[in-house]
Amino acid sequence: MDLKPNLNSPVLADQVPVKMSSLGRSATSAPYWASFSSDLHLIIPKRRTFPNKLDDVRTSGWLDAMKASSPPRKKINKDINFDTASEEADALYLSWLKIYPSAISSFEKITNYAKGKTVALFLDYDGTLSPIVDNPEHAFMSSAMRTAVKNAAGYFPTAIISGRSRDKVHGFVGLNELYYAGSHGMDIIGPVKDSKRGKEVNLFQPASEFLPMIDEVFRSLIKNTKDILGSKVENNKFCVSVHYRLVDEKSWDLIAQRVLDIIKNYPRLRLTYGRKVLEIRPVIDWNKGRAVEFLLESLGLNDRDDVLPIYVGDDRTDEDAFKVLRVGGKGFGILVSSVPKETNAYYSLREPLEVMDFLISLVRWKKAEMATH
Ligand SMILES: O=P(O)(O)OC[C@H]1O[C@H](O[C@H]2O[C@H](CO)[C@@H](O)[C@H](O)[C@H]2O)[C@H](O)[C@@H](O)[C@@H]1O
Repeated sequence: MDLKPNLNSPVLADQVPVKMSSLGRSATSAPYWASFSSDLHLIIPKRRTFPNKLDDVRTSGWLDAMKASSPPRKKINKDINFDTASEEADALYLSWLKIYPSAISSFEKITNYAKGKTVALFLDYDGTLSPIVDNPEHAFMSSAMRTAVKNAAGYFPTAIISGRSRDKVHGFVGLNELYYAGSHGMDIIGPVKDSKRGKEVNLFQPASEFLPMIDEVFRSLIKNTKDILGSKVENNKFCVSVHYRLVDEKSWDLIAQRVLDIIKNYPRLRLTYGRKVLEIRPVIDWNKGRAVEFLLESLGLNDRDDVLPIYVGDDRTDEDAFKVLRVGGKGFGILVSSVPKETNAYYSLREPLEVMDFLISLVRWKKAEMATH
């Protein structure tokens, strides 16, 4: 099937202010907050308004945002009874599950809804198909997970949507029968097909003009962070990641300040953050949500009552896709998280192993459904 882009250019004009709406809370996310029931006593910190990229890191809250960017590791403190703290965390998680039920315990409900529909699967990579590890180069997917994804792709149109470069995520996943969207959806390719003219590929790169700029920033970031022990700069083609997972917390403000010092010279780039990572991206109206819309449209699956898109992801950047599905009433998101989080997803899964179970169950259900028809 051909990818047929039928969308206006997402590249914003030079002077357009940095778009913060996709990062801060927006009006569209209000309905699910409204669904919080008062008797749950569930307090999830509201998403912080994202600091302006030129603000000082200490005053703007960058440091707080960086600290909050991944579930905290459990610390044993002599003043705190560890068992009690962990029981409290479990109780909080159980309360949160009432709002974002497990996609495994709600499986029957999900498949009842999916009956007779084409399920389209969108899967994030890091933290969804592979566990979060210290070294980004070692984020391997298990062979069991690969088999689960491969089997799922045999029954459902399936796409991987990642912040990584498309080549890198393709290398990790290693399956040709999928669609891949790298660089947070800014680099989309359909499956490699055999045609009369040989191998045919379909490519969509809405930020291609930013390539030289991103390359330049990547090199400056390498140079300017090399003295910060544990830091790692990753070139994701249309965006750059600056990892601080292995950097001593005392140097987090330093690394953020170095990044801000560089991107202040690039008004057409913006800074966002993920799990212990700062990400530099072009200021364009494009994200994982737009990539989902693009793929659905390209596949002829958009705006159809007989299609159910499901997006599984763990990161802030996946929220754009959850929101597209929720707001459009098109389908639903599943957040992978072992701690309560504010989200636009409808369901949750605790960890990649549960994602694998969910995919296996989905295939089993589809086979049974096909056998009865
Ligand atoms: O959209 P994703 O596929 O989830 O990619 C988001 C970022 O994932 C990677 O970083 C994260 O995973 C690493 C490996 O587990 C971990 O070390 C790091 O702390 C996480 O932030 C990837 O390296 C980034 O480039 C992606 O943007």
